[in-house]
Amino acid sequence: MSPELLHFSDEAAPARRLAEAAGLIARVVERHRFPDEELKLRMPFTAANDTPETLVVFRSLDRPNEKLVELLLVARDARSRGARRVVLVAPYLAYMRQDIAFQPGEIVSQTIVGGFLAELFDAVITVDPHLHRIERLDQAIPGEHAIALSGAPRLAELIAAKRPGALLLGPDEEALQWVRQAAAATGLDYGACRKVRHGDRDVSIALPALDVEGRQVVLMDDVASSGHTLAGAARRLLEAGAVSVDVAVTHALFADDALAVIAASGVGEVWSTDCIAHASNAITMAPVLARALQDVLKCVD
Ligand SMILES: O=P(O)(O)OC[C@H]1O[C@H](OP(=O)(O)OP(=O)(O)O)[C@H](O)[C@@H]1O
Repeated sequence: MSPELLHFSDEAAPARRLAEAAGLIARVVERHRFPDEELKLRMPFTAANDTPETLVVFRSLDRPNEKLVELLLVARDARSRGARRVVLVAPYLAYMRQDIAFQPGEIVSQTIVGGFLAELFDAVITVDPHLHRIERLDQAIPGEHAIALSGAPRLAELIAAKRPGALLLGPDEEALQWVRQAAAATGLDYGACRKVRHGDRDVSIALPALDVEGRQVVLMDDVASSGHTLAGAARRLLEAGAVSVDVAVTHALFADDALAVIAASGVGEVWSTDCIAHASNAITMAPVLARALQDVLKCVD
């Protein structure tokens, strides 16, 4: 039986785009949440021997606490039905930021959640995981098939079409890796701001030594969460004479009032990939994910 892709209805659009690009049948896992917040899941397999040997599970891990339980239930159930290979495509991967104990007693969730996913899945494919002090995803998710892709080339295509001639800026030095990739693909000028984080919603941004006056600027980052990083950078840029500031991010988390915070700073357009299903999605990662998935399906056994 050919591999199939399982997804949940709230992510039907990006999951189906991936299934189509990878040539897989997409099937929905039905989900009911009880008043006490327990979950009941129903697989699309009902008869004996109707479960493919290889299953791909699509679940992006924004709102991770509930979704990690879903993954536990789906992966274990798939194996009990006879699936031999279960692959996770999680375009956004959660719990990667706590990679050391910053204070004595803090739990290093990256290692624990990474180990949990490695036990459940034969391969994990994700996009721009937020790795700080480690370089490779397999240091967080042990195993041969922990694959980290980047959203930057797709965002570069989008930016080149929407703002040819723009200046690409990272709102902090960590974002230099993405603007550099995008600049290499498009030939656009690039640079990065410096950021000091004082709290979850409190950052200071300093502009690089570049002339931004009269420039259209596109801020690129891996993730927008509270929106304060992008808003802080946009305010500085507009004060310094940029004619417009737009935003392109891989992961559209946009917690709480983040979009309003960003808009209030003077940002024009907000574009994101469909790693996290969101109204700002402007470009799909499906072709990139599909290529990686096809390669993985040839290797996992
Ligand atoms: O929308 P926000 O709530 O501002 O969060 C988004 C920012 O957070 C992350 O970096 P972080 O500040 O963790 O930087 P670090 O990786 O250097 O700690 C990410 O790379 C963004 O720049």
